[in-house]
Amino acid sequence: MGFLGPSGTFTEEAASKLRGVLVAFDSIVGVLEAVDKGEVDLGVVPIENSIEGPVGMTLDLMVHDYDLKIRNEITIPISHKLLVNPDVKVEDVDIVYSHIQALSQCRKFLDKLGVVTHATPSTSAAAELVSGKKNAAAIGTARAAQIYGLKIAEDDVQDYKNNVTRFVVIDHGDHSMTGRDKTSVVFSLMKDKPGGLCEILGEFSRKDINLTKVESRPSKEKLGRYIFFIDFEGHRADPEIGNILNIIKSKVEYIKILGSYPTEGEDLHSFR
Ligand SMILES: O=C(O)C(=O)C[C@]1(C(=O)O)C=C[C@@H](O)C=C1
Repeated sequence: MGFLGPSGTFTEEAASKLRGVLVAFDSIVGVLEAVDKGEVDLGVVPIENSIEGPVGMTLDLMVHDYDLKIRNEITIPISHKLLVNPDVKVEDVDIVYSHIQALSQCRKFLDKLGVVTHATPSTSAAAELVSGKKNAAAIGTARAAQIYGLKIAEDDVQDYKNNVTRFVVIDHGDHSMTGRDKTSVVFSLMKDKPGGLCEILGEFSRKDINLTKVESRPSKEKLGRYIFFIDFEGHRADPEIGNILNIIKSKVEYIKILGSYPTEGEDLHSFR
C-alpha cells in the first residue's frame, strides 16, 4: 500500500489503520502513479481537512490525470507539534518547515511566532530536513520527532483544536455495496444559468438523499467556470442511486464517478 511519506506523516498514520505492507512515496502524484502502474495494490492520500478544506492536488489528479477510484475513507484527528532539535529553544527558531496544509492549519500560531515558513512535500520531509539544524523547526507528528531525533517544543499548535483530516484509499475499482455507503462524483454544468446547480442537487433532495459534501473548484478552462464535487449517501450499484445518476448524466456537460465506498468505520478491512 503506497502512502505519502517518508515515514512519520499523518498519511502513514491513516494508512496504518489498514492491513498491509506500507510503501512510502514522496508526493501524492507518486502514490497515484504507483497505483495506476500496479506497483502497489492501493494508495492512501489526504483529501480534505476540517480547518483548511480540500487537498487540491488529490482532487485535481483524480479528475484530470488518473482514472482511479476511491474504495475507502479514513478520518483521523490531526495534532500538530512544533519539532526542534534537542538543544534548540523555541526563541531561537526563525524558520519553520512543513507541508503546505500543515502550515495553513497553524497560520495564527506561526504569525505569533514571527517566523519565516517554508513548504516541504510532507510534514515528515520537514522533520528530516530540520534534523541537525539550529534556528529551524518543523511542524509534524510525534512519530516524526522519534524517527528524526527531534523533541516536541510545543504540542497542539493548530489554530483550531478539533482538527481532522479525511484520507481516501485509492484503487483501480471501488468497493462493493455494504448497505452503509457513500459515493463521490464530480461534474460540470452544461451552461451557466440561474438554478443550474440547484437543478442537479434537487435530484438528490427529491429522493431524500443526504449530501455529505459539496465543493467547487476552478475548471481550469476560464475564470468563473467551476467543477462541482459532491459526496452523498448511497452506493452507485443501488438502483435508486443509479437512476439519479442517469438523470444527472443527461443534464450535465461532464460527470465522473470517483467511487462508492463504505461510510467510515464500516468494512475498513474488506478490500475485495
Ligand atoms: O504531510 C503529512 O504528514 C501528510 O500526511 C499530508 C497532510 C495533508 O496533505 O493534508 C495530511 C494531514 C494534515 O492535514 C497535514 C498534511
